[in-house]
Amino acid sequence: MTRPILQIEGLRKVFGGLVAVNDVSFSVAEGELLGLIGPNGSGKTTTMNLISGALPATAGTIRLDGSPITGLTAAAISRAGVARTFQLVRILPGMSAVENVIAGGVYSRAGRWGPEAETRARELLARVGMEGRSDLPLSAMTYIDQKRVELARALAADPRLLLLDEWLAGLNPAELQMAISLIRSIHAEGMTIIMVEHVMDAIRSLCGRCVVMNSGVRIGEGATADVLADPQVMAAYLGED
Ligand SMILES: Nc1ncnc2c1ncn2[C@@H]1O[C@H](COP(=O)(O)OP(=O)(O)OP(=O)(O)O)[C@@H](O)[C@H]1O
Repeated sequence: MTRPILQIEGLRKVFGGLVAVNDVSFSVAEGELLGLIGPNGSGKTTTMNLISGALPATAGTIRLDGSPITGLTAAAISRAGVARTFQLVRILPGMSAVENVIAGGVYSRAGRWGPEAETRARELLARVGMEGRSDLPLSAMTYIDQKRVELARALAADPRLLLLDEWLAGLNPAELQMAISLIRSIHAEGMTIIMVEHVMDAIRSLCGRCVVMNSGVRIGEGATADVLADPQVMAAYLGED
């Protein structure tokens, strides 16, 4: 592996009596697009929440570019270079697209303010296909456009690592193709990405490598084609022992 930007070792999260993430370890190389897959309830979103600092880990270490980020606040982790989208769109409906994206840049590594932040927000909205629509309120937008804004908002933080949590969920086939192309192009520009996704066509076409979770445990890791052909992985998806 080329230089790892993210190193996760022995990561664990316990909710009461439930071990949602059970001593999980994996690394992500700089510039990689890694798929984090597994059946419902396997601990993928919780892992993303631990990486982004939305939840504190019970045990384990997460290093970003060699420095531990475990125990930092979500804002500090964002400033360190980790940005995310959420499974359910979390933009602010009363605000315009550009205002939402400016808000996403508040904790950016560059720390942009005022006109500079607005210029950057408009550039990013154009980048995700929202040129000419930056001033519309979110409430007037379609679901796919809200997703585009959410992606632009995450990019406004100038991430070194972008976490996409089921960003493709709920899209129709044409929107899905557009969204896959957009992720591919952002990755091609050098962004390191972890994507949690149930859309397997997207995983196959975008991710060189996957980590597979089941019941909180990492049950597979490797080249996407190999992982998806692994009988243990298929059995996990089918809910078999
Ligand atoms: N805040 C919480 N409090 C208690 N239990 C939780 C919490 N968050 C997640 N869990 C539980 O942890 C387990 C893993 O959930 P998680 O959302 O990480 O799975 P997932 O793989 O992302 O699932 P999906 O693909 O359905 O989104 C589940 O049993 C879930 O109910």
